[in-house]
Amino acid sequence: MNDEHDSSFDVSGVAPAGPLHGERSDGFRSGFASFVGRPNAGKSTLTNALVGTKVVITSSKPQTTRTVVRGIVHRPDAQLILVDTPGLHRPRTLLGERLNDLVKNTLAEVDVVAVCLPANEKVGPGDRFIVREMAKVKRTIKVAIATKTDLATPEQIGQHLLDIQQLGAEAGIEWAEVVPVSATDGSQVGLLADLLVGQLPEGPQLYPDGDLTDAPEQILVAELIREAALEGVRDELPHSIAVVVEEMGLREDRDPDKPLLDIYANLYVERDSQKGIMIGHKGARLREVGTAARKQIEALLGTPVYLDLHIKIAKDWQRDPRQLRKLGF
Ligand SMILES: Nc1nc2c(ncn2[C@@H]2O[C@H](COP(=O)(O)OP(=O)(O)OP(=O)(O)O)[C@@H](O)[C@H]2O)c(=O)[nH]1
Repeated sequence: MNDEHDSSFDVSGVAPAGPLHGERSDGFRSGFASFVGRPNAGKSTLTNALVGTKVVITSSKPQTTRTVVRGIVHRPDAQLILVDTPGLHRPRTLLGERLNDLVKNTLAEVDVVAVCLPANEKVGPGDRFIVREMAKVKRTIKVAIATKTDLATPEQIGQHLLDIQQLGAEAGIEWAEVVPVSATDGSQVGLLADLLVGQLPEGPQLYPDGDLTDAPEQILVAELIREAALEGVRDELPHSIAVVVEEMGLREDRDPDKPLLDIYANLYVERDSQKGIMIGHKGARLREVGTAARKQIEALLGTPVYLDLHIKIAKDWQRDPRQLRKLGF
């Protein structure tokens, strides 16, 4: 780990490992969707079914108001990024101002919010709560998903869809789509992907093609580093830091019983003064951040990690405020 005196910010150099990749907008669509719903509604299973492979999920990760990427659906015509909205899973913890902030900050920054309502259960107070919260966010497109249809009879599903319509009407929501799916048997999952993609704006590819699990892993690793870096300096550097994992791979020529994962990451701040804060006296703070982040990453991935962390200044990093804001930058 060391500090690098590089104050330039070359977007082309950053793009392959993070957002801003690609400049096309030839009818290509891209954007963000978030699944909400009460616990056990089927959000994770549906995310995995849409992404087509199991993605890493950090249950141990402390919740923040920032979005965490759960999975990316890559298609020739679109890229759908599924993000988490921390909090709405657990209505009880979401009272008062904090609730309003969370809802405003996260749901307002995605393109589509989809509520998962299990078809084998009646709509209940928890669902009503969540739908009312969704209704407060005006701009975002709202979709309702009847999940777990394999566990319900056709009659139940029919009634459930009517209940969902009514639930929307009570809250003043006009559902852009109401879609029954089963993530377990795959029924209508493809249709759901089409309908969600259809709601996205035209825009460039935001993440590189490639391994569906690697991209979220790198993003999660970047998130962990960012969290560690913000520890204790949140007030001074609230939204001014971003982390991009440039490269991540197992070190070659290692004893297979003793793997080591090399991670090369850049931490971007906006100003010299912030760089000073990040580095700390004789680099002490940067070392602490590196150690804390490394432990978190090791716990997440289950492999010893070598973390090479550089601090860079990126004066003009808000080149695409809409996308950067959405990503929590
Ligand atoms: N039969 C059936 N079971 C499902 C389906 N989707 C999810 N489940 C099951 O329902 C349970 C909850 O699913 P999750 O995807 O973990 O639900 P979640 O909404 O992410 O839950 P939280 O993480 O608690 O918010 C699990 O046991 C899943 O296997 C489905 O389409 N059909």
